[in-house]
Amino acid sequence: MSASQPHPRRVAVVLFNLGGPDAPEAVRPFLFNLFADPAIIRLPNPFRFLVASLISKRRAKPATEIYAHLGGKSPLLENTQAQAAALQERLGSAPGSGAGSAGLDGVESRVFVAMRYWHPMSAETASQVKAYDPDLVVLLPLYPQFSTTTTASSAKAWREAADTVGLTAPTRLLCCYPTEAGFIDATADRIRPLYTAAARHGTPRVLFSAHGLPKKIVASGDPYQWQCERTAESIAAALGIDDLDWVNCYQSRVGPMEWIGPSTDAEIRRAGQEGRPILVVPMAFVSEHSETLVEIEIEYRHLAKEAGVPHFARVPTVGVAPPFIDGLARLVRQSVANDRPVCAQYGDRICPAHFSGCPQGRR
Ligand SMILES: C=CC1=C(C)c2cc3[nH]c(cc4nc(cc5[nH]c(cc1n2)c(C)c5CCC(=O)O)C(CCC(=O)O)=C4C)c(C)c3C=C
Ligand SMILES: [Fe+2]
Ligand SMILES: [Fe+2]
Repeated sequence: MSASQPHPRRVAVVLFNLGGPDAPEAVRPFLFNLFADPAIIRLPNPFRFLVASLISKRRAKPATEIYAHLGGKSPLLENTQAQAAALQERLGSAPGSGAGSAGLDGVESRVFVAMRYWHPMSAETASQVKAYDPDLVVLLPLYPQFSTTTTASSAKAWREAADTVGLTAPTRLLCCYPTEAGFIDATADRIRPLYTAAARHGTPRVLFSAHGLPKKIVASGDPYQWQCERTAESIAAALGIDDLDWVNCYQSRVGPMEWIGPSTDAEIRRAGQEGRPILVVPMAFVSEHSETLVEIEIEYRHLAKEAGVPHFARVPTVGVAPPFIDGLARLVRQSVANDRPVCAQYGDRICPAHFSGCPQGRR
């Protein structure tokens, strides 16, 4: 808050995530919500709604098969709620109750979850936040790297929902944290024991695998790929392994458009040809869901076997690892303490996300 504004007494922290179907019947409407988002399908209506109807109908069957491996639903909400509880514990709910230095001094806080494409969506969460009556709202995406398709889309949906319910408290968005120390250390901690095991089968190659994006979106200024590259470099450096062999790659391609590469499956095949053990590190996801538990654990493991990869390991996501949650708590504390419209990750320097309109700052 600036000198002219009182220090906040009650802060609502809203965790953004994508959301996932909570039952087989929810798969198609979840997909419709995703493809009807103008940040994903960049067409005017009524064409976008038409396309969303067609694609969600076509994609529903393979997607339902994916979620069938997970008991017919996505575990993303439970995992996000566990992260919300861990962050709440770290921040403390009452003034002075936070764990150690991560607490919000003299400030009461409550952590909420808002999903973009399935429940609880922004409208539901914004009503709960309004009832809590905070004097500051901090929006914290569970996407370390900024993309117009994720963080910006969630921020826009939030703003619309907040306006609809008349939530007028000042709001700050933590745009991105691709190289935040807690996130990087927690990921490196997850990799180390699996790297040691893989090294018994040859010199491992680490595949830093992120959700892909259509090339057109990156060409129009989305900083996601650039930030993913910074994340991979930072984790590789934190591992401190001499001559570490690593590569950046992209998974989860959908539809006929050209996507950024190299693709994770191409990298798995290359490792097979070269007889190299691999570790797949999901560096743009911070909890487990279909893309990690099915695409990496089942589909890529199978592909690796077929391709002749001598050893395959999926590195778990950071989840509620204390260094990661501490890092999130630090970001929230900085945001509460500092009302300038600067970037969570880059401080006073301009964040690359600002080139594509990172909506960091106050409303
Ligand atoms: C054109 C389509 C898509 C873009 C662009 C896209 C970007 C994007 N998505 C995530 C994170 C997640 N996506 C998840 C599932 C998912 N994503 C798409 C499509 C696009 N995503 C679809 C169709 C689906 C559903 C599953 C499927 O049909 O394959 C998920 C998992 C949800 C869950 O299982 O709970 C996440 C997480 C990021 C980070 C991103 C761009 C940066
Ligand atoms: Fe996606
Ligand atoms: Fe930013």
